[in-house]
Amino acid sequence: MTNAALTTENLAVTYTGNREVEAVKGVSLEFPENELTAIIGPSGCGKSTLLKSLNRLHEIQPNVEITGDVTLGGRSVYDTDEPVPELRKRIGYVPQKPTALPLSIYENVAYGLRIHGECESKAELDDRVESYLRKVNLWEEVEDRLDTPGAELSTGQIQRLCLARSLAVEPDVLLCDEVTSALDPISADQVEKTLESLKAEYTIVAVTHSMDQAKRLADEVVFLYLGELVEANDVRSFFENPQNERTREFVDGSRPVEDDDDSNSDSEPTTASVSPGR
Ligand SMILES: Nc1ncnc2c1ncn2[C@@H]1O[C@H](COP(=O)(O)OP(=O)(O)OP(=O)(O)O)[C@@H](O)[C@H]1O
Repeated sequence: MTNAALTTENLAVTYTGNREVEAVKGVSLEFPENELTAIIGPSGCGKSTLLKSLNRLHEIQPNVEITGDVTLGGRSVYDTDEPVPELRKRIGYVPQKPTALPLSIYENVAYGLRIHGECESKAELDDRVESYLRKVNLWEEVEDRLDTPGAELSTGQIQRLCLARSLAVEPDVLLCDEVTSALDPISADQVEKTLESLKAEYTIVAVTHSMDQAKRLADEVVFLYLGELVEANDVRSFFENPQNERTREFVDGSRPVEDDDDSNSDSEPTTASVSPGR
């Protein structure tokens, strides 16, 4: 049985701007350690909002209210004195759009290590940079041009560079927000392979629009609909034996859920108590 690295407890997120939107409604989940949990669901169902609330990234926007809690290793990430930048070191975030810092390939990875004072010598820094570039399967492609700007890499290589940059501050958890959706199929495949290998060391939570990708990569799958948790289960059970009618319809494509705005549907969502793999 796996341990739960990260949990949400009755987590609710509401945007309170001109139009009030309950983007995430009372979601309780466990994200098991060293596994990849995919969050899927139709556009606008709250996937990114849920992901960003896991390391308080939604707080960079105004007019957002949150209730409930998120815990990492049993400790609240909200009810804590820990500075948010420290929290975000432990729970890293990789965005959809690959963006290199305006620095060399080397410095893109060394950046986090330098600002957190992680390395005592240049030799140690070199070793760490190489090890993270190896972890994301990029080292052999860039070892002879570490001083060139990161922005000169291909989009797929930049996405792997972003992953290396996230790893450089030694997170426990990686949050991946549709990290392959801006990539061509070959680059997407390379990033998928990288995520596959990173699962051994990191707890990964990945939002994806691709059910095929969730099938290939995920250990656990979470399905959201209109901000509610409908179903969460291990990947095999989720796709082969969905428990909820709405999941079944989403998985087999028998009903275009994007077009369905009827929140009074007969299909009751399974709420807070469902956890992946339980
Ligand atoms: N900053 C914001 N202010 C107000 N409403 C927002 C904001 N960000 C998101 N929303 C709304 O919250 C709901 C959930 O959005 P979110 O981006 O989390 O969904 P999503 O499932 O990730 O969508 P997509 O798959 O299209 O990226 C949507 O109704 C969206 O319009």
